[in-house]
Amino acid sequence: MIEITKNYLKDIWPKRPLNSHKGTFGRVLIIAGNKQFGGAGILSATAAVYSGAGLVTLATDPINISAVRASLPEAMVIDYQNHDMLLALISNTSVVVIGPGLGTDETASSIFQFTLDNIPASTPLIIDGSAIDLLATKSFKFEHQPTIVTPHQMEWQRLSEIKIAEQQPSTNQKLADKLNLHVVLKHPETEIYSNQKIYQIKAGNPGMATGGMGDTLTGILSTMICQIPNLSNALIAGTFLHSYTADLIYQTDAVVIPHRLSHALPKTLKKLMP
Ligand SMILES: NC(=O)C1=CN([C@@H]2O[C@H](COP(=O)(O)OP(=O)(O)OC[C@H]3O[C@@H](n4cnc5c(N)ncnc54)[C@H](OP(=O)(O)O)[C@@H]3O)[C@@H](O)[C@H]2O)[C@@H](O)CC1
Ligand SMILES: Nc1ncnc2c1ncn2[C@@H]1O[C@H](COP(=O)(O)OP(=O)(O)O)[C@@H](O)[C@H]1O
Ligand SMILES: [Mg+2]
Repeated sequence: MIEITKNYLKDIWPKRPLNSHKGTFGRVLIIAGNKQFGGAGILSATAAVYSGAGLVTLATDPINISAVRASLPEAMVIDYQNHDMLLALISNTSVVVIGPGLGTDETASSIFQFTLDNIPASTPLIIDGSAIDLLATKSFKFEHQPTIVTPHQMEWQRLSEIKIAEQQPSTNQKLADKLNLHVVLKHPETEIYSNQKIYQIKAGNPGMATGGMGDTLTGILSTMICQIPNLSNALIAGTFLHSYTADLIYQTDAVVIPHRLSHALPKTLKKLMP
């Protein structure tokens, strides 16, 4: 297990070259947020914008659209059931996130299948939240590469069928390899299983135990994937940035509020980036 501290990442952080424009920093598509869990999509998109993605689009239930415009005007937003628009976006994005607050009903299943059917080969796909539960039902034809899953322990139990008490690194590693997945297994000191290696994030705190914290991580990971060419490094950097920013907030605040974590990202990144 490789322990990840600030020092490990010092040469990995993305740079913002002078000769650049928004396209340089990646197009992120986030498919998230049903009628009940609209906040999850907004939190994920907020984290993508504030961690520095060039262009962020949220595909969500139409009921959420005006809230997205009001709380995150930097993001573009579409109805996730508009197949033509979704297809156009999926075909021309640097990374796709699917699942935060998506739900597991028929609408969610059909959007998940549509995404799996249409995502171009080699576009990174991050599967989180409800979409992990959909994947765990094993009713989807699934062979996309590269795919990243970001489960908490119960979601990993549902997907891997390894009980929480038995989720040991060697067991997790075997399953990650078998399923051909990069796994960000979230808990205190989150572990990342990627390309036959295991990394452990030496940051994070109990102030993070609040709804929406994992949704926020997906947005940060999507940005890092756009900007750091090596996928394992992108996952390590994004997960560390999330927990490290939370640690800075926890020095003064007892609870780390997810959207506040996102708002703190530009300053944390400025400190960490070369
Ligand atoms: N604002 C919004 O819109 C928000 C929307 N959200 C969206 O909601 C959807 C459902 O996601 P979910 O994570 O809330 O529910 P689920 O997958 O059933 O897991 C909970 C069960 O697992 C258990 N458990 C065991 N270990 C655990 C662990 N380490 N971490 C966490 N749980 C653990 C836990 O045990 P218990 O708490 O009962 O002890 C409980 O039985 C998903 O799409 C998500 O994106 C949320 O992000 C919130 C904000
Ligand atoms: N006690 C804790 N210590 C450190 N990190 C924590 C703790 N509790 C939760 N987290 C972090 O918060 C996030 C929770 O993710 P998740 O359960 O998916 O949240 P949600 O689905 O509500 O957005 C993960 O990144 C996890 O590592
Ligand atoms: Mg979650």
